[in-house]
Amino acid sequence: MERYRNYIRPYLAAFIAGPILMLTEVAGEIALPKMMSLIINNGVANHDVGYILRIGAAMIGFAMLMLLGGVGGTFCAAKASVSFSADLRKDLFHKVQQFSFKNIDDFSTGSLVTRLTNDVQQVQMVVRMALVMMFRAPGMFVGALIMAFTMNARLALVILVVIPLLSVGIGLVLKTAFPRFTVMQKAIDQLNSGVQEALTNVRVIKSFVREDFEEQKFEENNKRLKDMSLRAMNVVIVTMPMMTLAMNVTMLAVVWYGGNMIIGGTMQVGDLSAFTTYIVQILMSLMMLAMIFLQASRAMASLKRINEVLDVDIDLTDEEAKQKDLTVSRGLVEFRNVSFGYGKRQNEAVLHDINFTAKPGQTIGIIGSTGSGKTSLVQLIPRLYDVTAGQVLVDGVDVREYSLKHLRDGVAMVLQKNVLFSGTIEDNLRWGGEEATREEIRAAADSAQADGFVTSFAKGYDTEMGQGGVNVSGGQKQRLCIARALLKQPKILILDDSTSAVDTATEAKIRECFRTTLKDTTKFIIAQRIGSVEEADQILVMDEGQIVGMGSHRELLASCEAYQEIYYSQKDRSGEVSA
Ligand SMILES: Nc1ncnc2c1ncn2[C@@H]1O[C@H](COP(=O)(O)OP(=O)(O)OP(=O)(O)O)[C@@H](O)[C@H]1O
Repeated sequence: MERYRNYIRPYLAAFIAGPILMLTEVAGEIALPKMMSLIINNGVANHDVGYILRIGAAMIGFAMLMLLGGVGGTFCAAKASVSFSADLRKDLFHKVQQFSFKNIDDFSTGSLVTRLTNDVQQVQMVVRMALVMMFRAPGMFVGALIMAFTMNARLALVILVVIPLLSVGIGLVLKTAFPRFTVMQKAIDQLNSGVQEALTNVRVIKSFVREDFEEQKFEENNKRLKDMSLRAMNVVIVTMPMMTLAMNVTMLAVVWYGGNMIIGGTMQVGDLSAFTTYIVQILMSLMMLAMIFLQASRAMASLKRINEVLDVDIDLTDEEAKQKDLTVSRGLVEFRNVSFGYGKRQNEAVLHDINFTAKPGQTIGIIGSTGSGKTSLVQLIPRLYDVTAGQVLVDGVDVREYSLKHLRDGVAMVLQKNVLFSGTIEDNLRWGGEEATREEIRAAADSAQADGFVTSFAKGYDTEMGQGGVNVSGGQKQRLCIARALLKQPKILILDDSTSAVDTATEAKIRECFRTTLKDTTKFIIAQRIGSVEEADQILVMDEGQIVGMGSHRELLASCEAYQEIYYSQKDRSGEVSA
């Protein structure tokens, strides 16, 4: 709860003023029935118009006070709750941005979206309800109870029978509601994850004609959410009629006994009318409390899910880094006895005892069967993941000693799954260098063989990209992503299978440009085609998480069985590789 104080503190005035202003409504609600009874008992019974007008004017005064207090209180409650949730959402988003790749692996995107939107919304609602009702409901309860007992203690005893019964009922409702709301939020998660995946990959779905399958999957998730919502709502549904029944039975009892008292001359008509209003108020206040608790039980389920995100231990930080001011200056990369495993599968290492050195300016080709650990290996250089054992050193310093910013500023990585963002091509390229001039942007695009096709677009570098870069081809997207990485002017450049969609002639031109313009940059090129790496200074051949061959193309061809296998299988197919 400590952390939530920070969300209250900036809006403390609204948090305090809201409930206090609502007390004016309580004052009015308690005073008005009494005044009404005075009008009936004294004004009407004695035909005293002056008295009726005086009390009536006071009643109007109270009503105006209630209006002002109600509007002010509700406004403060809305302002406080909306601001509270906006700040909470901001911190949640900030936390997610700090997540390491491993942390991200632990949550589905859909679940994070639900937590940032729907769960925060639930908390916002309970905060608003609480501010409006936290003083009002108990105030009305106590005030009306006192008034009822002072007016007629014997008759008020009826309510003492009803309150414990209702309290037990409300308790049971809440006990049942909490687990059901938790399950319901999980069902929302599932639905959101499914929708998010289906929408992001709509093109693949269409090309495989899997719309029916996706619709069925959606239908299942949707039905589950419907069922779980109904299961949770059933609890809410019984609450209101249960309370209304209790109220009606109580009223009947009060009118029955009260009526007898009037007939017996021990009670005035006006008092019975006020009394029934107080009884309604007592039960209404209990209903309000029940509603707050019900919403609170839903919000607690959401709060738990929000806390799961806020409490995540960011497992990859640079807090312990001893050389935070150090920047990558040469691009020397060394792997010393490196082993690595993903998240929960730490003991199932996907990399075993990796040792090699890449000298500044060298080109290192990495080749191997799919799943052999190529991506896992290069991800350790910019610390997207941390090694399980051993050390990765850049310029002779363990990567964990650098600040993440300086390390990643020095390393540019073009991921296997290339992503562009909505905005112009220039906006996208500027990710690599915010201050870059148009000339520098064009030079980087030129090296990546992208300038040609970009300038052929009517709007050139000002062409708007669709979300994810949908309006360029796969190969064009890859080239733009390479250009974006080049603009960083990195000391280490990693291309993870990032020319797979580029034709071999263009790819050769890109490699040629690298040779001339990136002489001092250490380049790691993961590729499926031997042709993409054969000119590399050093080629690492990976198999089942191990380096099974290391050397130049000629050396490997002479000595490495795994390399020979890849070489001859590709040669047989295309004849494009050369010895
Ligand atoms: N985020 C992840 N969480 C858990 N396991 C993973 C993750 N990413 C990869 N793996 C596993 O690690 C192993 C190595 O995967 P990696 O992506 O490094 O292989 P790769 O050689 O790059 O494959 P490809 O050529 O298909 O891209 C595989 O067994 C894969 O299942």
